[in-house]
Amino acid sequence: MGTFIIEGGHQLSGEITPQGAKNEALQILCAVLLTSETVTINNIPNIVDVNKLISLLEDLGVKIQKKAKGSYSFKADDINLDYLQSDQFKKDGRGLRGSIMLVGPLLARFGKGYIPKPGGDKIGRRRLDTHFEGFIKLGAKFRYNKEEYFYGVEAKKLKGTYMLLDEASVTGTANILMAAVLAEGKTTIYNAACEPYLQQLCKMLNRMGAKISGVGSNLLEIEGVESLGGTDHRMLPDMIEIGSWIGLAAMTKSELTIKNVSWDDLGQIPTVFRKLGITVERKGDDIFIPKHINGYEIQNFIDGSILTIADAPWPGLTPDLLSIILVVATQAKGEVLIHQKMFESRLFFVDKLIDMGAKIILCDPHRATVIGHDFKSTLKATTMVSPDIRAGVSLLIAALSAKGTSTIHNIEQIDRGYEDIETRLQAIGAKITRV
Ligand SMILES: CC(=O)N[C@H]1[C@@H](OP(=O)(O)OP(=O)(O)OC[C@H]2O[C@@H](n3ccc(=O)[nH]c3=O)[C@H](O)[C@@H]2O)O[C@H](CO)[C@@H](O)[C@@H]1O
Ligand SMILES: C=C(OP(=O)(O)O)C(=O)O
Repeated sequence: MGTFIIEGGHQLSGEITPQGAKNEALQILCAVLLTSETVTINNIPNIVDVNKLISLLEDLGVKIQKKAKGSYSFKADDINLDYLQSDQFKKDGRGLRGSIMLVGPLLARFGKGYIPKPGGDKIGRRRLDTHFEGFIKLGAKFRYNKEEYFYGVEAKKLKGTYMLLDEASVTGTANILMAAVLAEGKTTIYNAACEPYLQQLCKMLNRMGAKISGVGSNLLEIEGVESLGGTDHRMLPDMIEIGSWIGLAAMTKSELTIKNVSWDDLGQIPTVFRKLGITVERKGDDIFIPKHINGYEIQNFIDGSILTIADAPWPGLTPDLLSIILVVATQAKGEVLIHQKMFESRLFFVDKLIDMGAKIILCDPHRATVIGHDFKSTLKATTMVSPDIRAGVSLLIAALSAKGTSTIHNIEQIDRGYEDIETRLQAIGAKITRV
């Protein structure tokens, strides 16, 4: 188990460049299976989850060449489908959430897709009904081996159809979309997820020869094609990382520039931090956070009632930022209700913040009320264990703002999604070491 030792209470300053987006990378990498031609992908983050997926692709027979830092080419012209039935795949396929999106492309191109119950954050139930209901609608036969937690779908040829998804699942939409591009005829996906990473996937598939319209909306129409060709693709910056650095700057009273954020793809993120009273300035495509010497004050709703910040499918606020917003609120002036609607086990990490002196009431598994200290009292350093990726970074931000030296164990959770985090934080003045 890896550990970070963090000496808190120091102001940071300078520039930080966000890595390529983890959740986009997981979709885009699976899409390389849809063609026998070369696909080159740039700005791939060097993080554990992405590297696990790349190595799964390699085990499947995809030829991979590293071109430069973060740039790889992929050629899926000789796929070893037997690997999908191997014990190795049953073990490795479980290692991350994103592996579920191997199923759609494999089903579409080779007539079968299998996957062990995928891993990812332990943040509550993470069902896969949307994915498999979609494949079944496209004509696939579904099997589930309960003993081995092993899912499978098979079909000689998928047939386009209309479907109304039971929920706007992000990976579910990507998976069904990747199956539908090679199906016979027209597929309509209503209640589709439509976040920028899915838009990126649609644009990439269209460059490969797919015919997808409605990109960016919750109604996707797909005219199936016989085959797809190669392309070049560049990943967007990671919006959750960008949000993490906004929160870090405010809570440590630091002046920070976050470079090349692709501002127009950030949706609600700048607005939500502004509701916490944080100044988020746009400078070209950078975000500038000035020093919040006098702290930041949470706005109430216009009728004077306490602000609620809740997640919702895009264009709502991503659930992956709520843990970070919660920790930043602990030093704001005022109160806020954080409502995590999607996941039921994601707020339990607040007990660590309460130990550090934060004023939080966990109302139920989905809601926490935070009463900010307005920097009148600092958080106290402590020893903690990172339960999931975003809670881990939230605890890291808390530790960097706290007085004294904190220890965070199980930082493998953080490494799943943040590239070389300690080096990048050290470069802006953070006192953090990995032991
Ligand atoms: C690898 C990857 O891309 N992971 C992201 C992806 O996970 P993932 O695709 O697994 O998440 P889903 O979008 O399927 O659903 C997330 C949760 O929200 C619930 N739900 C979803 C849609 C909806 O309209 N109503 C609803 O209640 C689901 O039941 C589930 O509990 O999207 C999540 C939601 O943005 C993010 O937290 C994950 O980081
Ligand atoms: C929940 C997350 O990831 P995953 O879906 O990969 O577990 C996340 O990135 O916050």
